[in-house]
Amino acid sequence: MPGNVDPSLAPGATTSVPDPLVVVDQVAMTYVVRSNSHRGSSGKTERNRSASGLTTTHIEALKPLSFMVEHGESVGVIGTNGSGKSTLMKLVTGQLHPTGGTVYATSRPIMLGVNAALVQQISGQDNIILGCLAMGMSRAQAEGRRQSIIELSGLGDSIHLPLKAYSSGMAARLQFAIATSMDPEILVIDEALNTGDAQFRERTGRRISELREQAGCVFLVSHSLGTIRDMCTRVLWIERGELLMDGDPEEVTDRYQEYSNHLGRNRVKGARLLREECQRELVRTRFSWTDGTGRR
Ligand SMILES: Nc1ncnc2c1ncn2[C@@H]1O[C@H](COP(=O)(O)OP(=O)(O)OP(=O)(O)O)[C@@H](O)[C@H]1O
Repeated sequence: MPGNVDPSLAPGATTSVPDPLVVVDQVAMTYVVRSNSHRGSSGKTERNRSASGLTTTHIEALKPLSFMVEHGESVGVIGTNGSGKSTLMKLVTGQLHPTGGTVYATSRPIMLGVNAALVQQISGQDNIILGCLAMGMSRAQAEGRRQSIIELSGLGDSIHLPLKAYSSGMAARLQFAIATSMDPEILVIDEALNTGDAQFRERTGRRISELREQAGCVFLVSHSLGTIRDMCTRVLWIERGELLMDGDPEEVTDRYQEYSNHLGRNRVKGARLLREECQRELVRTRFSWTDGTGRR
């Protein structure tokens, strides 16, 4: 279980929703980066220079935010580049520890992305076993899944070649097939839909639909508003590390499109006013815990 994700979501927690799978409670993330850069502070970053000449930069990637996701929801996550979407997903899956707040999940959330690590020197089929073990399967479970992963990858006899002989598209197919072999209850998809060629995209699209049907809930991070509208029942809009909207896909993507249009036409004031309007309108989630653990 990832360190910051508490699987024991308390049954005694007071919520207005009956079947929560993920609770993000006042979660915040500030990265600390040390470098010998001499540039000054700006925006959401703060820099301090030490006696050794090293500069410490604090990047506030996410301000405290809270939400809850219940069984059956497909949650889209949108926002401009660098707004904090991937950071939020890494916090949900436990790849990162938040600098504030806590993520609670009823089971281990699995990230389906294009960046699962593969080992270059060993064959595709040995990578399947390693990948499955790394995702928490037993050796027997990994062996049991091997054939279906080979079939989904569509790599044929190339599965016996070492990874270093694969093209990047072939490696991406294998990564996708390994990553989707889990049938997780809580699934996080980070832009994985754009992997591979047209034929493989069709196959991945089908597999993702299957996974969405089986999963308890799905998070989907994408810059494609069409994909978000087609696949999601709810959308979170994160901008400059802040949750700006949480609601109906049409409504949130329309507002986001309006914001992007302002930015695209360099209408900085229009974009700022829209952000401020969303901040005022957002109904912020607050949790009160009544299970005696002292959590609030
Ligand atoms: N490992 C890291 N170390 C330091 N800063 C980071 C790190 N990862 C992300 N950041 C910073 O955190 C902020 C949010 O980044 P994040 O990757 O979460 O954004 P994003 O919304 O997923 O962006 P994109 O749409 O471009 O993928 C950015 O300012 C980024 O520079």
